[in-house]
Amino acid sequence: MIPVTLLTGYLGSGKTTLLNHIMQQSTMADTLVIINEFGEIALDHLLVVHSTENLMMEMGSGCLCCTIRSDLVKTLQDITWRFSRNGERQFRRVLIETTGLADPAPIIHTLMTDPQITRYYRLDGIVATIDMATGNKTLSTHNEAIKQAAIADCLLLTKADLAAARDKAALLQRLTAINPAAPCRQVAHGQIEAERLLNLGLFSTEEKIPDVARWLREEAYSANAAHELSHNQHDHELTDDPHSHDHHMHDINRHDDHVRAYCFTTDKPVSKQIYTTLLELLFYMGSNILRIKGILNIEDNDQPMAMHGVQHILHPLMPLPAWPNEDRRSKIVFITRDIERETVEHIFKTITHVPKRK
Ligand SMILES: Nc1nc2c(ncn2[C@@H]2O[C@H](COP(=O)(O)OP(=O)(O)OP(=O)(O)O)[C@@H](O)[C@H]2O)c(=O)[nH]1
Repeated sequence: MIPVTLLTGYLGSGKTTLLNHIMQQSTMADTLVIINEFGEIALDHLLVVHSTENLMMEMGSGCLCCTIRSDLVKTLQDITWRFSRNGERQFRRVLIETTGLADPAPIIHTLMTDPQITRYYRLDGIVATIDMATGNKTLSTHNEAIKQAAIADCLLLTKADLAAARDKAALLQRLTAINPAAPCRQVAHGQIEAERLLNLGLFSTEEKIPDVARWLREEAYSANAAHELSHNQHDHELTDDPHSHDHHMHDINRHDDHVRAYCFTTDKPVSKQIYTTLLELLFYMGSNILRIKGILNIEDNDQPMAMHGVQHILHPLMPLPAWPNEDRRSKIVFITRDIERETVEHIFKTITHVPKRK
């Protein structure tokens, strides 16, 4: 059975940073990484450096509530032959980074119960990253974040350097109430030994199986109810087959009427000035900006820069070792709540001065 580790955690909480660290370690050399992103253009797989380059796979997601299960089943089936050479599988372990917006329950339910998956894979453990700087607010406003924290076997507390002592204490208290059993570890800039995240083994101990499974089933029912409700609201067409890929148009921006994802690109190198401008804009848009991330071609700079904004916090630009491919365009993804595309496009034009819609 191939062990599967699920890495979850709200938008911008440090999953990719963590992945980047652990994937450099020899323990992870034979791990296949699957990255599931929400948005028009997935960027995370460009930002992770795997020691074995060919063991990365991007799993696009359409409407999260509807397609994630079938996408997962298909991906896990595909990789067994796609990543085989001379009849031999090239990986011994799988790590799935879920999109920060995902409710992990349906994913875990699928991993634990889908007969096509359970023949070959076993859930090894669930790791959740929690941003200490924004965690309290995120838990108060986003249900998915609570579910991510509640279901994890291990909680990784990131960005302690950006959080005030009082907020950290309050967050810890809250997390202990949500998930008293999970160990909480502070992780600075993703630095942790990969061993600590593997073989969590909770799902192999007899007495834990029924509890977790029962909880998951309950979740799955409520996920289904929400799913049906959202479909009715949107007048989507449904078939009876829950694994069908075609049961409705995969419009990513309809999974939640409030959340929108946009990606804009520009050919021309951008100036560093965009940072100051973005800071000002973030101040005005406040908590309705959930996430900004991008890969930037900065003027007079050979290295690409990764750009990260998480709610109201804009992180310093991060140089990447090299461009991942021939494409040298700057790309910025915005995930927003209750902000229309035109507004975001205007922001993009303002910060790049070279409007070019993808
Ligand atoms: N100051 C500080 N920044 C951190 C730390 N960990 C991660 N970051 C920064 O937080 C930003 C977002 O981190 P990511 O790893 O991209 O977060 P993510 O969870 O993968 O984001 P999504 O894919 O959007 O869900 C980046 O700028 C990281 O450099 C930390 O411990 N301290």
